[in-house]
Amino acid sequence: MASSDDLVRIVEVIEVAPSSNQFPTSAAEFTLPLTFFDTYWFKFSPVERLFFYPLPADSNPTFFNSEVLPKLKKSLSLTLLHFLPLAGNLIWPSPDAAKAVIRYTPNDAVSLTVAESDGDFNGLSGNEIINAIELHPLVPQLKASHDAVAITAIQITLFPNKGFCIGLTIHHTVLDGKSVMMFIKSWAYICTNQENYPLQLPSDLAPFFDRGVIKDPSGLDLFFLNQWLALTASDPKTRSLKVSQNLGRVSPNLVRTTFLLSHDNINKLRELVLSKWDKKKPIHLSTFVLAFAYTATCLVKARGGESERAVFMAFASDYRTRLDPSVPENYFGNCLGPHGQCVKAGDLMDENGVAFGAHMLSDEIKGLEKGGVLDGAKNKWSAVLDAIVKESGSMQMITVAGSPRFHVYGLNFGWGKPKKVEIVSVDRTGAISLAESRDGSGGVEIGLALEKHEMEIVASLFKF
Ligand SMILES: CC(C)(COP(=O)(O)OP(=O)(O)OC[C@H]1O[C@@H](n2cnc3c(N)ncnc32)[C@H](O)[C@@H]1OP(=O)(O)O)[C@@H](O)C(=O)NCCC(=O)NCCSC(=O)CC(=O)O
Repeated sequence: MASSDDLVRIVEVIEVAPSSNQFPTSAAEFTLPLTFFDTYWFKFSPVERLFFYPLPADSNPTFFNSEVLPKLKKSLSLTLLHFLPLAGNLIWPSPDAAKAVIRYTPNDAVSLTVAESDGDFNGLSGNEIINAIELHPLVPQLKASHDAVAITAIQITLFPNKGFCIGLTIHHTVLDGKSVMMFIKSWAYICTNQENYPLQLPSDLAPFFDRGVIKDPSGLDLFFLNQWLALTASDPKTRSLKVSQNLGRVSPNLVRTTFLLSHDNINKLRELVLSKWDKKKPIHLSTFVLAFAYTATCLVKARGGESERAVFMAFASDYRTRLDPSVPENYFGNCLGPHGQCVKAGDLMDENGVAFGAHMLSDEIKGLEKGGVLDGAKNKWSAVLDAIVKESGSMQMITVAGSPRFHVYGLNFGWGKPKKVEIVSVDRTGAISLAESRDGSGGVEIGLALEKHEMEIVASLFKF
């Protein structure tokens, strides 16, 4: 049988520069400093997203090459003009500099791989269980050396007569999920409107780059960076900008699939939790909380083992509106705070497990309403980072990537909305990925990558 790599042929690898007559061969060089929101993710695995698009049913065989690909390339170049740092690199400005920086010049470019696949488009973009590695040839790699690492890589893969897939790999030290979505939504917006160029981006997509809005009086930036560097202190390449190998392994036996929780399922879960709740105390039972708590109970049961064993449930929240003073909603970079608690597996395994998980998550989210979100950040954030980085066999980490709020299924480049979106990197991080349900009915999609035997148990539990 052909391996998944054999099914994908690279057609070309090109460099797409920000479209510009403004700076033909400018020698200008710009830098953005890393804030503590960035250094927190310093060696974290890049986030890899795939968007699968069917080709229009009535399109002719040359439609992709004559219409789709040229428009995607041109609009990418136009979009990068608004997002210059994405074409840049993370570098150390000098060998002994305390902090790395994002460096970009108008002559930088993003690597775009164009490929063609004989793989099964419908299978790869469906909700059946597949081998996790089958998606890997669709994911572009960031160019990385010890001294510099690219921030963005893009791959567009054609499945002839079926569809195409846009793969996007982004360095987590530079962007959070909201910023990635701002970029890709802008690309889709410009792609569908490129005849009208030059055009302004809508205000919610126009990026705000000024790092001055992130205040850091206690030096959290170096504190988190040094924590990462200490992890590799015995390595002569401690300051290597390659991502951590410890956070980047994929088991060959992983399978992945997507589970759906409908709006009705969510409501049932809400009723279940409320029936076990002291109604006098307010509780935050959003789709996010219920989907995360429910999935966590399935994952813990699938892992089995002692009820006393430790489970760490963690998630990131968007701090743009939660800081005092707040930062603009269109701040482009990282602005996430990590939250999490260590609990006992047994508490999630028993019949009140969903209610237990939901209460824990509700407490964390309600804590954000009180303000002072950075109080105690050094210790609280370090505890989450420690759990993520030092995850051992005995502690089960359950984290979340993506969000039901990102409206990923609204991403239309001009040929319809995606058939499927995936966060491939969850097979490195072990996170569950969340997205709003494709049909817009208020449900949620939950992407998982697990060992096959665990996936089978989760599939048997994920029933309503
Ligand atoms: C802390 C939270 C996770 C908690 O989420 P909740 O949904 O519980 O709570 P909430 O107060 O934000 O929302 C409560 C209700 O209002 C709705 N709501 C609020 N704001 C909304 C918005 N902007 N768009 C759409 N819906 C919105 C929610 O759907 C929910 O309704 P309902 O009850 O119907 O649900 C969230 O506030 C948050 O910060 N989300 C962003 C997380 C994030 O950025 N993750 C990406 C990490 S980076 C990453 O993972 C990598 C990557 O993605 O690239």
